[in-house]
Amino acid sequence: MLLKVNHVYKSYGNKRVLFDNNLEVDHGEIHGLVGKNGAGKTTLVKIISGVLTDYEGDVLFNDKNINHLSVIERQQEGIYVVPQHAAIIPEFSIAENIFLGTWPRDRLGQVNWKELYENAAKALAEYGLSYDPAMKGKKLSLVEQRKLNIVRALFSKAKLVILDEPTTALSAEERDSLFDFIEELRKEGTSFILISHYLEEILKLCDTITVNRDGQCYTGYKKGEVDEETLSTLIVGKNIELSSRPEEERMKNKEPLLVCENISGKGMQGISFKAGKGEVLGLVGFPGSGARELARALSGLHPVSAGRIKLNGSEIPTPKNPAQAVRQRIIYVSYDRHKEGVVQLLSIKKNISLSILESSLKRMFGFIDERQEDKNAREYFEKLNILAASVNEAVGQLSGGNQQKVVLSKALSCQPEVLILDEPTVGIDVKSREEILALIHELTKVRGLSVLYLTNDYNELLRIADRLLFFDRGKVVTERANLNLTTDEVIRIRDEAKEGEAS
Ligand SMILES: Nc1ncnc2c1ncn2[C@@H]1O[C@H](COP(=O)(O)OP(=O)(O)OP(=O)(O)O)[C@@H](O)[C@H]1O
Repeated sequence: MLLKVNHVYKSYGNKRVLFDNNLEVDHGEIHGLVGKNGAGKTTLVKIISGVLTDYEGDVLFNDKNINHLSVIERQQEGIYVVPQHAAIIPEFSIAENIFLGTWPRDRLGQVNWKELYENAAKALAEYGLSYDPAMKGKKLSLVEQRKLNIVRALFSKAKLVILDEPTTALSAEERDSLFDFIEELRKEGTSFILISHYLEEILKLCDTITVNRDGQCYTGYKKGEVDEETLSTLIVGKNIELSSRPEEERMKNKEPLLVCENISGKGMQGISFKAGKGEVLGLVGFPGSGARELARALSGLHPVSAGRIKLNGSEIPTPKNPAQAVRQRIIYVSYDRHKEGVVQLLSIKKNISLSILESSLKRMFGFIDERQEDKNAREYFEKLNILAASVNEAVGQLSGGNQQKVVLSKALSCQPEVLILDEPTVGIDVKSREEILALIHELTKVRGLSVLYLTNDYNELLRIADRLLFFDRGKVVTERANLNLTTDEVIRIRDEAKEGEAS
């Protein structure tokens, strides 16, 4: 065995987070680590990588006890974590990024650029990547950046690479390309631990799976031994039913709530569409197709040069910033919660009330209605099942998925009429995802809000959307009612629309 975790326990203060965790990873193995939000996956990874050292139990690597080693020393042994938001320095070249911190130097201490670029070219060729070493990091797509981070790990002599939700925000094609890359590296003997909430990819790629539930590890499930349903049950601890929006709801005739006419701007060319009251509209397209640009433009995050927006029959000004969009009750939930979602140091309550401090919570002389603030936060805390001791806990102390639930709570507490969800279930476990889809269904049915839904997970999209708009080159190229559609058909329509546009 390459890695052995033996009887590991961990507490944060009085809160016991991991109980008697055991896990083994073999040489050349891809090991899946799955579990509900807050189950303890990240904590276990932090223990393996040495970020946390105050734990009980033992971590052995290549039969050597490494409890006393720091992060850097464990990296030198060959343990390397590629976090979800893996750092690429955008203004640095690919070569500079690969050898970050270890650029070759001459006798005078000057960087030896020739050697740096030659080494980078060799490294890229060795791992079958055809990037130009001199190209700036910012030119790489998300999947290319993730591959580059793995190459960087391997060049630091990694034997075990831990990937934390590596496929977040990638398209199906990009996921496959990343998996092929991982498979190739595994054949050469590298081991991987893969954390993901996408059970389909875990089942496809991993040789062994460990389920972390309520801080305990249930380990050793071999490829082919479990299917998606069993795995969901193991994660949640009970059966979980995947629901879909009822057909009669999808087919209902809905009066228009949001009408956009000829919206143009950077990456958008005359986009027109209507979204009905209580309708969930799926936006489908490759990056740069105009779908995300439109979502952000309606939220005041992307410039609009022309076009008209009507809400409830009246024309409204195109929002120039998110605050104006919030006042118009158009609320956007970003796919990037770190940059545009939560303030880590603030409590759950303060995060939820951030966007309504100036409106529904404001009282005379600028005071904040604290009772209302508390009540509002508790309502969403309970509705979205946020796992924390109370609404006063700092968001930075929550697991990733629970932070995402805070982002959604913040959006919902603005009482949106139009809710724009951009990859809203990023990092969210199988059970919570069901709860969120059910909540969206309820909000549209009861409150009648319009939802624009962007995701690369077409399976999820087909379970919630009433209608799909397909985007390419800044335009809506076609639309389909969600009647008997499959994910393969969505991909086919998307690709045909793209080819049709190109010709
Ligand atoms: N710094 C911290 N202080 C206090 N509690 C923490 C801290 N970090 C994590 N926790 C708690 O430990 C528990 C496990 O969190 P962890 O981040 O390991 O979960 P996870 O399985 O990675 O979840 P997710 O899928 O949502 O990322 C959670 O209850 C979380 O709130």
